Amino acid sequence: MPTDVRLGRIGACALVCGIALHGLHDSASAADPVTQERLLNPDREPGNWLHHHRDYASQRFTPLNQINRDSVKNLRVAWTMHLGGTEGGGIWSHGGLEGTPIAENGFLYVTDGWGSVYKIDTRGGRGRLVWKMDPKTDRDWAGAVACCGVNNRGVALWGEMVVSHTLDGRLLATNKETGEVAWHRQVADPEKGETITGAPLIVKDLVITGVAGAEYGIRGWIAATDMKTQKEVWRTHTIPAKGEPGSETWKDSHNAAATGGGSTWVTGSYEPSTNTLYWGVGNPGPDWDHEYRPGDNLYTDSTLALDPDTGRIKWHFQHTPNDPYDYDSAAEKVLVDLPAAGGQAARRLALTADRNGFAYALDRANGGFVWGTQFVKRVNWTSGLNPETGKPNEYDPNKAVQPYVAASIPNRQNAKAVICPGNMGGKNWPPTAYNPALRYWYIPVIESCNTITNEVMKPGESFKPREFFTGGGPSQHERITGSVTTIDATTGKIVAKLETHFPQLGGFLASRDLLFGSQPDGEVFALDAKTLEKLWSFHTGGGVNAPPMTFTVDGKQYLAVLVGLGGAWDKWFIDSTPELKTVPPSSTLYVFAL
Ligand SMILES: O=C(O)c1cc(C(=O)O)c2c(n1)C(=O)C(=O)c1cc(C(=O)O)[nH]c1-2
Ligand SMILES: [Ca+2]
Repeated sequence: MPTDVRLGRIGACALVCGIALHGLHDSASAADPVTQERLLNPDREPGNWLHHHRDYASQRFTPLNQINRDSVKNLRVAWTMHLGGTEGGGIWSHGGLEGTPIAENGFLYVTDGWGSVYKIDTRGGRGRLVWKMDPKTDRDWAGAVACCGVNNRGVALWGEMVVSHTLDGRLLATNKETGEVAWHRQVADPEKGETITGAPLIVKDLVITGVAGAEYGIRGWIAATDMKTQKEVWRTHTIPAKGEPGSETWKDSHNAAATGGGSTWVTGSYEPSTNTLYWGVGNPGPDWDHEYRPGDNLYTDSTLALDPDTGRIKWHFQHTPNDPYDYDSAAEKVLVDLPAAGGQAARRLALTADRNGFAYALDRANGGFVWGTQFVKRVNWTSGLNPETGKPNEYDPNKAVQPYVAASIPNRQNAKAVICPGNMGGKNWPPTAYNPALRYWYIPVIESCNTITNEVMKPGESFKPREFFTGGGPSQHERITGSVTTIDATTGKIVAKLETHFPQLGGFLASRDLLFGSQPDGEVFALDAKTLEKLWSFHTGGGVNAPPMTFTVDGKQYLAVLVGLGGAWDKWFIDSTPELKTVPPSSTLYVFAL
């Protein structure tokens, strides 16, 4: 780290840090650098929220319990703050908010869709902006190659830096005290259709970055940058190069792998005991013309386990081989340890709720299939998962083009097909949450079917840099709704379901006896952790498209959620939820307290 940056921090600390110590009740002090030790032990400072998914296991569970089953009825707005980021750019008329705030010692760090970072002082029962870092994102350049909205899902903390991404492909390190950008690095290249929407993940001194762009014919990757040297340490492509293991699953003769997708746009998980990174991989490209890319198309639609020091892939599990539906497997991986019980050995699971409508438990040791459960009401593309392998029943490893249920496949013989789940999937990026005492895993569900029209992609002709390379497109022929679905991780069985009027586009936060979530019409709610009975609800007046989180300051627990409907819904799926057409674009942080 350059010395001038350190001096800047100390200078600012004279003004700010003395006061900061005042409001503390957590074990860390305001000026504490965020070390690997702290990132490994989030429960030592339960009033903070240091990781995108709160902990490395991505459980989004808080031990805080002032807001509980009895007190939640008294939850009300404590304060709000209007942020920016609603400008349009490229193919987008406005930005939205999908971020999870990070909380450290009374300060929140939040992003808007264009990657501006806001440091907010929350002491004293209200919010005050300390600084705003505007990265001056090239809105048209990036917004022209963002498939699914002006999205930025939040920051990470490392040392005395706030680490963030921008849609136009940069990684930035901003001085936490001053808001000055210490350095930045171009990691993704919008010239190739690459953007970044996911929050960074810090592992030791590395920051891990995932890429978006599978709808633009990118060749996906995950990259690690050393925060100390500012240099790239590794970049693992999710589509193997010719001759590498997995390259044999691209069986065409026109190099479909070069434009084969495999984005990595949702933040993954980390397991310290085995030094393993778990990360999801998005759809193959072109999305809806799978005859263009015969073969299983590894590692698209897969869960990967990687060595965070080298980027080496330890194992993979592919959910939808030769996918004709756009069923990205980008979603977060929830790491859950189950003790031996009922004749069953102890299990180390990675849970993931896939867009294809099935929730999976994988064995973290080797990627083995443990259980799979259909969590949406309607699945029409397969008759189910093979209980031994976890592959769709129709999957035939000897076939280059997969024969899933014929009527569901948009292809060259069947240009229009109805698919269930629709291409947004049974669950998209909004995160699940897990209650470790109940062993309940909560999935924010989209209950949908939609219509896909195939367009034949021609080798050497159809692919054009920075243009959609999707092999067709979706339309909405019916209403889309949602549900909150609870799965018992020990059995894989659904134990509760609350149907919601709208699809679940925000994601969840679990506490000991509550589950917090939202609806895109503006409602924020708290449910009973066991029964999903609605115990509290508030209408924010703007569309909610982001997960709630919680923190404490001055000994008091707060619930925070960003409000501002953005993402993919507006452009691609709004016809299925006509009421949402009149939800105004907004950009507000809501903070609730008892
Ligand atoms: O494959 C990709 O690169 C990619 C990226 C993103 C994104 O970065 O937001 C989305 C998708 N795919 C996608 O398929 C999708 O349905 C989607 C919804 C959203 C959203 O924020 O609402 N993003 C994305
Ligand atoms: Ca995608």
